[in-house]
Amino acid sequence: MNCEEFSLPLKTPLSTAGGDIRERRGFAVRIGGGVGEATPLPGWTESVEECREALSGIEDPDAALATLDDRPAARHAVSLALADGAARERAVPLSRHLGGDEDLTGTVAVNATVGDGSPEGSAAAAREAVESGFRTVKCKVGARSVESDLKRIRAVREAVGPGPAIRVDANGGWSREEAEHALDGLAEFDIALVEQPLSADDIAGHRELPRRIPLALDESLAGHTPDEIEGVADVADVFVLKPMALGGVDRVVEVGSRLRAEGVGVVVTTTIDAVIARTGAIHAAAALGIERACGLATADLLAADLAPDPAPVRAGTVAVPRGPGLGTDGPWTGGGADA
Ligand SMILES: O=C(O)CCC(=O)c1ccccc1C(=O)O
Ligand SMILES: [Mg+2]
Repeated sequence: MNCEEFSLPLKTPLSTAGGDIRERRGFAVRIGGGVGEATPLPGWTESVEECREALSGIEDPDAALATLDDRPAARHAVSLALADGAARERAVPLSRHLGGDEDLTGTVAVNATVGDGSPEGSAAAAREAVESGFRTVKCKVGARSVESDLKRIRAVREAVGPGPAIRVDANGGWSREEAEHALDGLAEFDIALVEQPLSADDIAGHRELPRRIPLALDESLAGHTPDEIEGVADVADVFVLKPMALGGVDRVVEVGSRLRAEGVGVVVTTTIDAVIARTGAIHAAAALGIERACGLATADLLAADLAPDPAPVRAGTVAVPRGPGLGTDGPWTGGGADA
């Protein structure tokens, strides 16, 4: 197993109710012919230091999968590298290796991600996204007062017109009272989804919220196993599945197919990952055959990346790479530095 540390700055920090994300540090991992990535995000996964330690202690990658439940980013890297290697060996795209139906896995719809900001700035970012073809725009909320978020979202709806879907993501920033006030006020803007209104551990509060606007859980799922997630399947309309926070694309496909079989909605999103993990998330979304827009349009938030993007966003859609495995090319393929 080969492990290389990286640090990638964002073009501009992504402001959320959970704080600003300024850079993404992580590890590109190679196991045999496959590549994986661990890009820990404090609050969602283990720390970078814990991740480094977990990765450096791995002797048998296959066996490690069963021991890394509390190190989801490290488990993500190992499971992705193993799955990529196996898919390359079978000469099938990772989406198909993960169980996807080849006929279903052509493209994945994605949403634009708009950070917290002024009403004018948010409206301009949303309009620009819609002009470039996005049909769904997700706006961060909960970093300022409910009243000022309502002003922002009004400005966003006015800027994009009635057609595009608008989601809001509070990243757990609201109290129960604030959430009820916000949900009341948002009703007039035809909001498609409200993501994680309350703190991660407040499952009871989420269960009691009015569901006038469909509800999604995100932070509440981080670090939890498929069984644990299935245990709260009644709490929300949509589950946000982040491969990095759930321990890998295998876990996401497992829990995602179980939830979908129960009639629960799912989306797959990144934690603003580098190209390896982002492409893995695209394959996971494709394997699940998700039609809802997924939060995978995050490459443009990064000022640099590890390798060329095999699945760039075009008009709110990504084409799933059709080559073997992830379909990424980088220093790890074809005679790179340590190949
Ligand atoms: O879902 C998206 O649009 C992009 C991903 C995103 O918003 C995000 C990125 C990093 C950490 C947390 C989150 C989140 O969904 O809360
Ligand atoms: Mg979220």
